[in-house]
Amino acid sequence: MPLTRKRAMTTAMVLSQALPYLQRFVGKTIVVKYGGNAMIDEELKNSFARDMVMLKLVGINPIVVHGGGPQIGELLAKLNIESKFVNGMRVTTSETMDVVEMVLGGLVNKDIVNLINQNGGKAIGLTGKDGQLLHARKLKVKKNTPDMQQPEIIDIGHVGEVARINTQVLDMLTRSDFIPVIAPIGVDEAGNSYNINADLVAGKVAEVLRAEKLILLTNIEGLLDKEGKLLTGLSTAEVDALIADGTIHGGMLPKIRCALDAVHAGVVSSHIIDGRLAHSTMLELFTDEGVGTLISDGR
Ligand SMILES: Nc1ncnc2c1ncn2[C@@H]1O[C@H](COP(=O)(O)OP(=O)(O)O)[C@@H](O)[C@H]1O
Ligand SMILES: CC(=O)N[C@@H](CCC(=O)OP(=O)(O)O)C(=O)O
Repeated sequence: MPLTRKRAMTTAMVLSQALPYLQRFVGKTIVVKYGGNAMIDEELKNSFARDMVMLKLVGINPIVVHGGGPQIGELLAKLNIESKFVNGMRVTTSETMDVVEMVLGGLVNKDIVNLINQNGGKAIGLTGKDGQLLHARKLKVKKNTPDMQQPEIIDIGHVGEVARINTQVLDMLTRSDFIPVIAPIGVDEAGNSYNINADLVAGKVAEVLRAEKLILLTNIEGLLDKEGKLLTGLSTAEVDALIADGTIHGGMLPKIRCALDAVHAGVVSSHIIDGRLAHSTMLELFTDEGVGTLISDGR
């Protein structure tokens, strides 16, 4: 069916709007964190994969870091293992770690790799063990106690934080036409595996690569204020105030922290956007309006 004149004009305008952004982002690295809550159905996952293929094709370097919390939870439930969280981090016993590695490094990682490849891209799946990409150390979790001078440290098992990133393999892939797809599993000097929150990994990858953008795809429109209205752009000082008054809580806390750390460390901007919206990465990158919440250092 031919385009109507009105529809043709709108389409042409949107396509043409992309030009300055394409010019600005070509040759740059964009780290995209794809959260497990945004992997809702095949169509949505497919639209994400198409976006990554298109970015690479036009000369932008997407690096995908994925989560998979709900998917880990599903397999644990089938195995009759309870999911427990402390400060948003999964309590990870040796048994749970095996499941985490199976789901993140296996099922979820290969699903995304496959979808990118099906859409004409060349994806390479990596865990932090491949090419010794993610060096981890055990995460020390502080329990909130009345005496905050001496917070109690609690052991939540094989949960890690990023100690160091070996960018060699990423540099190699970025120079080629491969799209790296990273599962957030780290390893220490002794070869032990660690389960790392995917937001933390994406933030650190963006920092070490001095990425142009860190895009966090989640299951909400972006950062919301007390009345539930979307905050489209805010500075680091404004974020601090929202944390202090409790507007930002739960799973949004680590997300905001790594978005802030990334911009402090030189990433030009961090974005929290709605992964439930098809092609939200493209809308963020290539339209004047953008989508979701922008966090930058300078505003
Ligand atoms: N101020 C806020 N604005 C938006 N979401 C918030 C806010 N405070 C807490 N949240 C919660 O944070 C959640 C996103 O974090 P999380 O569930 O960990 O996402 P993901 O699984 O994508 O990493 C939202 O669904 C929402 O329930
Ligand atoms: C330590 C820790 O909590 N790790 C996460 C890793 C996956 C993740 O971060 O997934 P989402 O981004 O989909 O939430 C977990 O086990 O669920």
